[in-house]
Amino acid sequence: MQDLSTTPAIDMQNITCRFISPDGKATIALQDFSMSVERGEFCAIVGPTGCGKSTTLSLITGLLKPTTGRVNVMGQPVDGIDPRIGFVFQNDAIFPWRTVIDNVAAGPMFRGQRSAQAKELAQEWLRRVGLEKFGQHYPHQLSGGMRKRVSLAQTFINSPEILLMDEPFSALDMQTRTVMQDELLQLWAASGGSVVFVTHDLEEAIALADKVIVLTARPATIKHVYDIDLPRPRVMSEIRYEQKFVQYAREIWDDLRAEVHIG
Ligand SMILES: Nc1ncnc2c1ncn2[C@@H]1O[C@H](COP(=O)(O)OP(=O)(O)OP(=O)(O)O)[C@@H](O)[C@H]1O
Repeated sequence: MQDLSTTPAIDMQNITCRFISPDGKATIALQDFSMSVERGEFCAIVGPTGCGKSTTLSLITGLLKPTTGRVNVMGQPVDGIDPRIGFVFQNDAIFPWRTVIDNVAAGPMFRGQRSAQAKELAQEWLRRVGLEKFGQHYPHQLSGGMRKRVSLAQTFINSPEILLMDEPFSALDMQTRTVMQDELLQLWAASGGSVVFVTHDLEEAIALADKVIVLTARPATIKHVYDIDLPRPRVMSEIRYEQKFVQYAREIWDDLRAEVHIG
């Protein structure tokens, strides 16, 4: 019998994903696409614009079904929305009309926790992301970096076993971005969950991940998987200057550049 505790967190095998537009035109986003993510692994996906990175995340969430192939999450076929999966996207999924604490408490309350308990837990998460004094603020009163912290608290409060991130920091300025990357790594290290992180920024991918997956131009398939053997804990502002980091960046960019030019 299959041991579910040791199966990969995500296992996608022989996926094809084809979209048919209203005028009947077919777009093949993914073809012969197979990848897996181990439990506790931080996996980054890079590839040319429009190749199928977000489509890959949609397949893992179950929002999209593959045309052929199979997607397993924790050893089981994906079947509808899975509460073990959390998301952080480029645009914050926070309600503008709710206070920060009510935004963070929303997940536990949705799952049936009593308001007082959910708010206590939310306050603890606000403390962890450095926003303990901002619970009664509204999102429009916060900076972009602070709103991103709310998004992280809102997601991690649900203890996701898998975290899907689609260019979560791309709208932030460089300094805020570096701070948020460090915070993400700390939260992830404490959570023990798996992450799939889509980004256009190759250096961000290398600095954060255990494994960088390079996709080909559309229809996307896996071009190469790079294991990133850099020590942890990592400090984002320092890791970029390490010799090994520079070597990875050069090698992977050579691979990616060819696809970007095809795209
Ligand atoms: N629902 C849909 N219907 C039709 N075509 C779609 C749909 N979703 C995605 N596509 C097409 O599939 C291809 C892959 O899209 P996807 O958003 O996955 O790419 P991406 O790599 O995330 O892009 P980007 O780098 O620009 O964020 C694109 O050509 C896109 O137009």
